[in-house]
Amino acid sequence: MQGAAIAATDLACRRGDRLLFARLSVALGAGEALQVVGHNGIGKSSLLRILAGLAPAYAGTVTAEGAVGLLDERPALDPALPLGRALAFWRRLDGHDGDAARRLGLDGLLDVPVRYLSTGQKKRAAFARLLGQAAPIWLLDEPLNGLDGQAVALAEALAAEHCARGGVAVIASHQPFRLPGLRPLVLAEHAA
Ligand SMILES: Nc1ncnc2c1ncn2[C@@H]1O[C@H](COP(=O)(O)OP(=O)(O)OP(=O)(O)O)[C@@H](O)[C@H]1O
Repeated sequence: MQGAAIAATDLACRRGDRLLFARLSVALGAGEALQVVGHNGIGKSSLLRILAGLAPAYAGTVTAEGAVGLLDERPALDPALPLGRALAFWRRLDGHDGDAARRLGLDGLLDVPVRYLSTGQKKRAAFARLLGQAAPIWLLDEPLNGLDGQAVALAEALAAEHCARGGVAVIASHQPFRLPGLRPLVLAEHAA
């Protein structure tokens, strides 16, 4: 994952008729991680979607070296399919084998349709998909929501392993996220 990086320069975000934040510049290189913090509605998810290239910036630029993997409340797993087949769909496209489902403790749930999974199980499944994607840049939107204590520790360990391999992580979370070297980005300091 050498060379993974993401940078935003002079970014501004407008939603509807409201300017949420402006003059936001940040740069992350290989192995670095950022926790975006701020109150409900300040624009954390919006920032991650702009970084992912899924929403336009009102001003400024984003440059990324390496593919982006976004984990949010909407895992791209077909709700009608059993979890094993939903993950296999992506495994074929991503071209990675690996044991992501086992790592996430999902082995006993592979026959269960995605729509029947609990909140925490869906989040674990989203992490399994993220691991399979092997993207150097992780954008994690509330990654700990719905996870029990053991799964929180696992999510933190996965992020630490990702950064230790030279990956980059941007984490939007209201909860503390234990990750060595994690820097804060206080969105209120960029409020427009
Ligand atoms: N497509 C949209 N059109 C108009 N307004 C939007 C759109 N998407 C989000 N917003 C508004 O933008 C603001 C920021 O939303 P966002 O989801 O980025 O906040 P957040 O900081 O992630 O909040 P939370 O902590 O509750 O998850 C909110 O007021 C929201 O209603």
